[in-house]
Amino acid sequence: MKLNELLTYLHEHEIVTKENPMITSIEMDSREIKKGSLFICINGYTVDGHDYARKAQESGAVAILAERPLDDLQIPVVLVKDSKRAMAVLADIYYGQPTHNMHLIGVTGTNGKTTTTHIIEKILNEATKKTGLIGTMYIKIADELKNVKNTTPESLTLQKTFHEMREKEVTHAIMEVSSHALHLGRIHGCDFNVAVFTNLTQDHLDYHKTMESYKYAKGLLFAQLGNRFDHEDVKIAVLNADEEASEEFIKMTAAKILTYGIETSADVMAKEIKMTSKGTEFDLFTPVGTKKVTINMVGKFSIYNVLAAVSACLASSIDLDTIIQAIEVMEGVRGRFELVDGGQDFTVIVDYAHTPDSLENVLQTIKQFVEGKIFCVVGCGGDRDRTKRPLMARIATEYSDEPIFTSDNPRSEDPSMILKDMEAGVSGEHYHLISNREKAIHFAVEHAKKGDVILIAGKGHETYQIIGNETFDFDDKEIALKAINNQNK
Ligand SMILES: CC(=O)N[C@H]1[C@@H](OP(=O)(O)OP(=O)(O)OC[C@H]2O[C@@H](n3ccc(=O)[nH]c3=O)[C@H](O)[C@@H]2O)O[C@H](CO)[C@@H](O)[C@@H]1O[C@H](C)C(=O)N[C@@H](C)C(=O)N[C@H](CCC(=O)O)C(=O)O
Ligand SMILES: Nc1ncnc2c1ncn2[C@@H]1O[C@H](COP(=O)(O)OP(=O)(O)OP(=O)(O)O)[C@@H](O)[C@H]1O
Ligand SMILES: N[C@H](CCC[C@H](N)C(=O)O)C(=O)O
Ligand SMILES: [Mg+2]
Repeated sequence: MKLNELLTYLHEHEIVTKENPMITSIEMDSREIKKGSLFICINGYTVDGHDYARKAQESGAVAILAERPLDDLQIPVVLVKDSKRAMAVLADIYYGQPTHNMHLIGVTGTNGKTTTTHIIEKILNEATKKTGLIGTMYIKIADELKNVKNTTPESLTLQKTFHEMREKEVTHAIMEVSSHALHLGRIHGCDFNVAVFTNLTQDHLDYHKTMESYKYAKGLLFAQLGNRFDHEDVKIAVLNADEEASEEFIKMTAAKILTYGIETSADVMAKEIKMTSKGTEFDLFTPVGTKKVTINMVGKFSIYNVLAAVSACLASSIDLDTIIQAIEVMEGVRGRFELVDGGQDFTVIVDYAHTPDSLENVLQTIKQFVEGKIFCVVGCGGDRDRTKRPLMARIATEYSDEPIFTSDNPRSEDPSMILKDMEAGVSGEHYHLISNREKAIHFAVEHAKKGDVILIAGKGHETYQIIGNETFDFDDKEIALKAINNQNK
């Protein structure tokens, strides 16, 4: 595509020369530049992309998009007010507006996004739809997996991914939409058909500062869900009726509303819930019929995720029988309430609970079936919301018998200072402090007896521990199995 053709889509820009090169790729990272690239300069949190414009030119860039004039460049420079906003427009156009031709489902909320997107994927696959998935664990295009750095990548990667999905004949894409992505405009250009809300509880206050602005960021997904009434392309907001914020999201969107819930009357509901340690049975009420279902996942929070996924799929015209077939065989998601079985006579669970609410939910669920003591190995991430640390520690001491505070990706922070923040929430309580996570897991396994449950919280599917600038291999499940095997010797 020629530069000028691309620029016709930018409402406000200035161009410094009359050259009109052919653009063969768009990049925001100078290290990715190829001959023919347009380089977009982003002023980031760590460095300023404008400082890499020269390097981009040397690597073969044929044009630059920037927010300020740049000296000593021989290639055309397009000036815009906001290069991130411009990037979203150009990415969408360059990749042929891929989301206009696919069914796109976005899932937002503090907890349950990864789980809910995977349940939706399972149902859509059961309905023989070819799917793509974007989220915390990976980008998945049919069966092919790619590593990701962010839960919701920036607009350029997003549109490129959707384009690739289209090329591989994906018809249905499901994505997690983080509050950061909403606030930073990463999803500008994404034409969602269905937007799903799981819940809103405390997290990420380092970034959003207040719960009000965190909620506002989540609401943007619904505000951006189209604003016209097209009977052939009805947009649907799937909202949790048991969450207060849903009332506000209803006001923020012109889309059709489909609600789900357990407590408050809703379109899709679970009633007569019966739980065991291995699964859950309930009556599923929907606008197209009522069925008794049994799922392999446990905990009230899992029912919410299933209800959200069922509603999203009903909103996507999937029939109820297919939906039920899929949810009844679904085994859960890696690192989410995942049982670790090394032949031991106590239960070990690896779970991604890294917020106060998720930790409380998971521990409450364990309390319903534990026969002995609960051990809870938990830490809090460095360079993340500090205010959740004492709350998570408090919850661990409240619901478990042997809380073991440890490290979870301390990043640039001193692990002992993170532990101090946790301890501030639990003065006078009984707990253990074992900063080394491997030792903490071993300690729990060595002390657990028949009928006890060990919850290893916070890292779920993660296979690393970030300490300082270094990333070390670390897998909670693997370490737990090693510890169990040691005990068996
Ligand atoms: C705070 C934040 O969102 N940061 C994101 C941001 O990084 P940044 O602003 O530091 O980027 P930077 O390093 O300053 O670079 C600025 C520009 O210079 C360019 N550059 C840089 C170096 C170079 O040699 N050449 C070059 O061209 C970069 O490509 C970039 O365009 O842009 C990066 C590229 O898109 C993101 O990966 C990065 O996310 C970081 C890793 C992050 O931790 N983000 C978290 C806060 C986040 O977004 N989390 C949410 C929610 C998670 C959840 O709850 O599930 C998420 O969606 O992941
Ligand atoms: N609906 C829910 N409500 C509360 N807690 C939940 C819910 N679903 C899952 N959890 C808990 O939250 C943890 C994370 O779940 P999941 O990975 O699905 O959430 P997420 O929203 O994708 O998180 P992230 O923002 O880190 O990507 C789970 O391991 C579980 O402990
Ligand atoms: N998406 C979340 C994941 C947290 C996982 C936990 N293990 C940590 O590192 O804090 C975040 O970046 O806040
Ligand atoms: Mg996630």
